Order: sequence, then C-alpha cells, then structure tokens
Amino acid sequence: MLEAKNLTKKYGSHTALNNLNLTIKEGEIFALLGQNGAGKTTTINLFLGFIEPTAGSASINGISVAEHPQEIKKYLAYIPETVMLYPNLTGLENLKYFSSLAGFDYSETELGELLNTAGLQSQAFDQRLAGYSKGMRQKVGIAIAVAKKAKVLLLDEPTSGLDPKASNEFSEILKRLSAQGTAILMATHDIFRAKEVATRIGIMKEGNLESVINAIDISANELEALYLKTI
Ligand SMILES: Nc1ncnc2c1ncn2[C@@H]1O[C@H](COP(=O)(O)OP(=O)(O)OP(=O)(O)O)[C@@H](O)[C@H]1O
Repeated sequence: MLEAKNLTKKYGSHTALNNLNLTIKEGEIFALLGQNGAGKTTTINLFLGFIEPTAGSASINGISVAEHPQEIKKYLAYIPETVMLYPNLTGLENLKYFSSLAGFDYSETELGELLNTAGLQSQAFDQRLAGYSKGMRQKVGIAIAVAKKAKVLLLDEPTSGLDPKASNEFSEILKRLSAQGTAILMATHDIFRAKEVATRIGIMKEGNLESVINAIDISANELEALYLKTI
C-alpha cells in the first residue's frame, strides 16, 4: 500500500507538489495524468525516496520512506521511462544480477520463467540488452519487479514510445500484477491507456491533485474532456 499524507515538495518558492493526500491499496492501479511540470515525477520520486519532502510524508506498507529509505526498497520496484540495465549483459544475466541484489538466488529455469511471464520471447533471453527494443527492456524491468516480489510498483511514463501492441502487452502485464495484489502508481500522458489499465485516475495541475475518478465510471472521451477542462 502507498500512502501520501499532506505530501509537499517545494523548490525555493516554487511548489512542485502541494499537500497530496492519496492512498493506493493492494491490487489497485492508480494513473496520474497531468501536463509537463504538473508534479507527477515529483510524486514518484518522493515515494522512491530520491528526494525529501518539504512537508508531509510518503509511506509504503505503513513504513515512512524518509525515515526508512533502505527498508522500503524491499517492497518496491521502479520502472522509469527508459529502463536502465547493463547493455553488455543478456536479459537473463540482467535479471539474475538485479534479483541477486534483492537477495534472491533463482535457477536458470526460474529466471527463464520470470522473463517468459513478463512477455519476453525466449529467443531474446540470451541476447545482449544493447540490441533490445524499448518494449523488451520494459519487460525485463517487469521481470525484475516480479523476481523481487515487489508489493508496490512505481512507473514513470512506462508506455511512452512503445508501439500500440507493446503498449497493450504492457498494460495486460500490469493488470495481471494488480490481480495478484500489487499496488501500482503510474505517471502517464496516455489518457486512453490510463482509462484502459487503471482502477483510479488522478489529474494533476501545478502540483495539485485536482480530481480523482474511478476508471469504470468514465469513458475515454469523457476522461479526455475532463482532462482538458482541468489542466
Ligand atoms: N530539481 C528541481 N529543481 C527545481 N524545480 C524542479 C526540480 N524538479 C522538478 N522541478 C519543478 O517541479 C515541477 C514539477 O515537475 P515534475 O517533474 O514533477 O512534473 P511532471 O508532471 O512529472 O512533468 P513531465 O510530464 O514533464 O514529466 C516543475 O515545475 C519542475 O520544473
């Protein structure tokens, strides 16, 4: 579970995130929409402990990120817009390395199963990352998250630059993870994807979470209209 309580980040006199109150429960996918500079990445970075809040708190499974930055790493996985892995290692080797850092020692068969579950084609397992497409790298990122048994997944524009098929596959994997109880927070510019994959959608403007909608209650067209009205 992710929880923000009065979470605020200021840079000098500029408020990047203003008094965010938000709870994302197990099995929920929360999509954050908003223009460039609205505060989406700031929110994710506060949950990751990359930056310190000016006020308020971010917690993961009830543990304060600012007070226990190392402990919360056990529970979460992060997939940035561009997954940074070792280009000279294969997909399998990257997965082995990153899961071992998290304390898991998987067999070759288990590593293959994890990559398979994340949707990577088996002929790519032993190819170097340098030759992977963005979609393939995202899949290794997902496999690492699953290997770590992450309870919380943070994603920053994960589908930007993915072709529609890769983006669709990615959404299906997220839905599967949420069905298994993972709490997911995803910043995105893709209104259609947000409607399709999320359980709830938040629209941010100038550091404020202006509206929160249940995805089931709104069509993609209505969401787009609300987004344009809000920003
Ligand atoms: N290190 C920093 N120093 C000063 N201002 C910053 C810093 N990081 C972010 N900001 C400001 O905070 C605000 C929120 O930025 P943030 O990156 O969270 O937006 P975003 O919604 O993720 O935008 P994008 O869609 O472009 O990724 C912006 O006005 C940005 O300029």
